[in-house]
Amino acid sequence: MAHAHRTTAAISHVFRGTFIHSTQKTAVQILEDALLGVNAEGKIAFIGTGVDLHKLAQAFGFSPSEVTQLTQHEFFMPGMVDTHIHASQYSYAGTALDLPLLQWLNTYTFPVESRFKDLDFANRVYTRVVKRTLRNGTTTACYFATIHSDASLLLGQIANDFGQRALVGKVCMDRNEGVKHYKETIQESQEETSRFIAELLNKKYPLVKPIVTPRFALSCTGALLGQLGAIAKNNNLHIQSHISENVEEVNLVKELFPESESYTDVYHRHNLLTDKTVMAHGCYLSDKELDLFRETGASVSHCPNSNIALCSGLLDVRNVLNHKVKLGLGTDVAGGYSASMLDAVRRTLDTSKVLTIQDPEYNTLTFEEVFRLATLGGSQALSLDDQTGNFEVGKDFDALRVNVAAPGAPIDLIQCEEPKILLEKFLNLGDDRNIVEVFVAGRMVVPFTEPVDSCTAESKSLRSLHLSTQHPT
Ligand SMILES: Nc1nc2[nH]cnc2c(=O)[nH]1
Ligand SMILES: [Zn+2]
Repeated sequence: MAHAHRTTAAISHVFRGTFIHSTQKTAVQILEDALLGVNAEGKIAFIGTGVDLHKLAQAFGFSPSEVTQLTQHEFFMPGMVDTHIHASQYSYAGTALDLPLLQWLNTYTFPVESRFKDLDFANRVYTRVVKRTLRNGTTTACYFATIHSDASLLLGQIANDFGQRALVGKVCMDRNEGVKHYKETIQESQEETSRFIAELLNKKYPLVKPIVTPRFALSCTGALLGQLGAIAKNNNLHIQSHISENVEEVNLVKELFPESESYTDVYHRHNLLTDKTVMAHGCYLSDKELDLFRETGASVSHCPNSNIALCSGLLDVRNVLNHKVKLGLGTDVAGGYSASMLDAVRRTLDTSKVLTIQDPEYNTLTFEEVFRLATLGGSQALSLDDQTGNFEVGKDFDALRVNVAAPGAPIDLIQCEEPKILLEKFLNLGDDRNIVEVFVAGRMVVPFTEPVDSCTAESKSLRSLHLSTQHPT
């Protein structure tokens, strides 16, 4: 019998074919010849099997001729959740990877982030990062912006315009010894955070919400951390930051907050660990700190590309999962050089294998588990699993239509393969050319309705210039 959701909303799409997703019990569940209906609100209205087509068509009031049939090498999977990405660092992704964290921040990151006072620059970078991540299958992104509220609001607008689900954080920092002009006073930080939250909520974007964002303990005074904890609590908001990424950072936090028992305790004392908190990295968290994550419901964003690129460390994901701490994957652009969650999947597996090389007894993550971390796990880490993360009736339809044999894509299929092999090939070898369509809350957001790169005023004027030189009138 089909799973169905009693609702008055009409059915707007029905798809038939292979669906692959995760559940709490099963890392990879494969539904072959499934029928999935999406209603006008973008929610999954039913999931059944092909043999029930006529019954479902009657029950839900759609015509069997309107059903979209997937081809043999295609499947649907849930959209991926990037639990940690710095939209403001996208312009230099793929460069500047020759320094450890604290020098990297001072040398590359803070000077670039300070440019986001300029809204034209912000518009150019933010448009590109939203489009690039969507095209690569990130249907939900948890973004760091910069200290600038107006540019951060613009990031929210761009995510909304392109139809990406997003949490957007205006960065807070009232301490910066390295680049003295890139910081706020505690009062600015608190007032601008309140304004950012109020203005973003006031837009009523259905899929874009604010997230309280102290950069990390080293760039905030205890007083600011406490105010941000209070703001999050009073408005029941999400919280994000960084924790225990790099050894030098961990040591400096000990010096700066001598009253705290641990790095985790610094955040905990300031009411920043909640079941809507996501902390990036966590490479050096102790078992006791992981217990505190578990008790408070806070989650970890694992950013393996960044951890390797900045020589920060190797997170023992198995140990985090054994502590029953929620964990998702993040690209951490631009500490991580790739904006693609497929890269995060691969680096997660690589890191787990490196830990296995170091200790052959290590319980290596499987590709099935990592698939779950990239989808359902990410949605849980962001406490958005009531809305997204898998194909459960009543959740929003956030999905990737994957064609493993898409023309021009990097995978050669020599023979017919079963769905699990198709998934494994896609995760290890695929790229955006295999992601033929992306849906967020039932809306097709990729392919873009406008041609790629045509939406900024800059490229529009470039294009008309180009046309006028080619076709003089
Ligand atoms: N990777 C990374 N770690 C941080 N810690 C504080 N700020 C940052 C940042 O921008 N990137
Ligand atoms: Zn980060």
